[in-house]
Amino acid sequence: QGYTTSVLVVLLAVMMIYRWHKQKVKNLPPGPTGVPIFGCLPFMDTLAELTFTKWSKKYGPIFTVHLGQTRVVVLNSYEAIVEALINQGDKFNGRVHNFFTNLSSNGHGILFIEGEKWRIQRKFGTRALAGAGVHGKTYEQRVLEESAHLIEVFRSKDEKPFNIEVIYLTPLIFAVANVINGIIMQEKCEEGNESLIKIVSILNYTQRQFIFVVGVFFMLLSVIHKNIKGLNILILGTENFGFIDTKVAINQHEKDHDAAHPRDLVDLFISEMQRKRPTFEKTQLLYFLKDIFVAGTETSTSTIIWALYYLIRHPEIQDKVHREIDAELGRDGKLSLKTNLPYTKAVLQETYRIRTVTPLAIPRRTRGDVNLMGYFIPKHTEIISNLWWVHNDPEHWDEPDVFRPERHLDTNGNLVMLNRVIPFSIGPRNCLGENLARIEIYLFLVSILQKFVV
Ligand code: HEM
Repeated sequence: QGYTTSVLVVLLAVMMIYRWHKQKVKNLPPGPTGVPIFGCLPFMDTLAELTFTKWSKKYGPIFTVHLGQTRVVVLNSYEAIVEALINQGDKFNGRVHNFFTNLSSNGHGILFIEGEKWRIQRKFGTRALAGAGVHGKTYEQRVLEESAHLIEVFRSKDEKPFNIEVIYLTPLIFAVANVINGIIMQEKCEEGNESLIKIVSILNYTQRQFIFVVGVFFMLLSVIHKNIKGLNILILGTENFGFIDTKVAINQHEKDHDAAHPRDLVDLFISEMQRKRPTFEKTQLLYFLKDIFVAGTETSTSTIIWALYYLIRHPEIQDKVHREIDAELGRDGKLSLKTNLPYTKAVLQETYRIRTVTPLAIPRRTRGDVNLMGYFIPKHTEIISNLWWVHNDPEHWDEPDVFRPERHLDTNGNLVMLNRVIPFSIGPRNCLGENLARIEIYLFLVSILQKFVV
């Protein structure tokens, strides 16, 4: 038995060395050496952005790591990210294929698809989310409606303290979810629905864990995580998010469909299906809806909560925000996107910077062989952009750990949108919902602060 084991171990080692040689590529960015099978995974912090930053100090702003069996090139500076995602954007706009992404997308949706299908669906998504041709409420109206309800819920708490951690602040989760749902399919989430809360808590959990990026531990995660039901909805559930029966909603849309008067994204999609445009079919629609929902709910909710957190921690900053809102709007004034609140906007820019909710963005994959800043990166290499470091590099941010909204204001108090604040990533495959996210986060936050001191 001992002999057989030794032979197996030697065989395995020979296979690994053969693979390693085969994979060796000339002029790859340098990087740490890992161990067989697991690569550099055993040496990683749970917050991978910190480990990447540590390695970057040794190997430079572009380096290679092996995470399990996957070769990954990490972009650890603003310049490297701009060069790859903007200047060579078309070569870096693929997505990773692994167990998790295959299970989650099945070749559909928007988050994990690539090539011509992605190009067509992205163009459609951009148009649909901008509300092009849609007869319905504006983003502004939707958010203000939801925030009016949210304020009532907060009022009903009679100024008693309550937990503002994401999973406990369920009225906010529902308000954010209802804005997105209204835009995509006009359905409202049933208040208090457990499944929605589970999905958001899982997204919150996975985004904090590097497991999300690696994907290979997904099975393990599903076993150990308590919310198995929510996890299944997140990964597999397209027909029913657990809180809205998407299939029923689509069927109803098909019955009521009036191409001349589209009400939402689903109506626009059905029009494309009726025109028989390639890639527009029902399964794609189901996954598309799921992806928009998954990408847009937890991220926006968390950002609003982080902004509240920093205002609670810094009463002097909150005071300034209240003074600005009082001067511009008063307690009962009608908030709109035109309301000019540069200091409050600077608070949000600083929140985006200091709490990068997607610190490593969503991994990309090279679509062909590429040369990047003197290095060679082969086709199908996974690419991770460390947005967190861009927002925390002390060479560009004085005392990056300090929450200081003034960084985003000029000497006249006007808002300055600094290039180095990139929470939504950059280039042709950046966040599809950036515009919606910025609008809703701003309007929800101001609505709350107009009425309450937190
Ligand atoms: C604070 C809020 C948000 C943040 C920080 C955020 C951030 C991001 C980031 C970093 C990416 C990856 C982009 C890349 O690969 O370079 C992304 C992709 C995406 N986001 Fe967001 N997002 C937010 C809100 C939203 C909202 C509200 C929606 C939908 C309405 C949305 C929809 C998407 C979609 C569909 C993608 C995939 C785009 C593609 O692959 O073509 N996001 N987001």
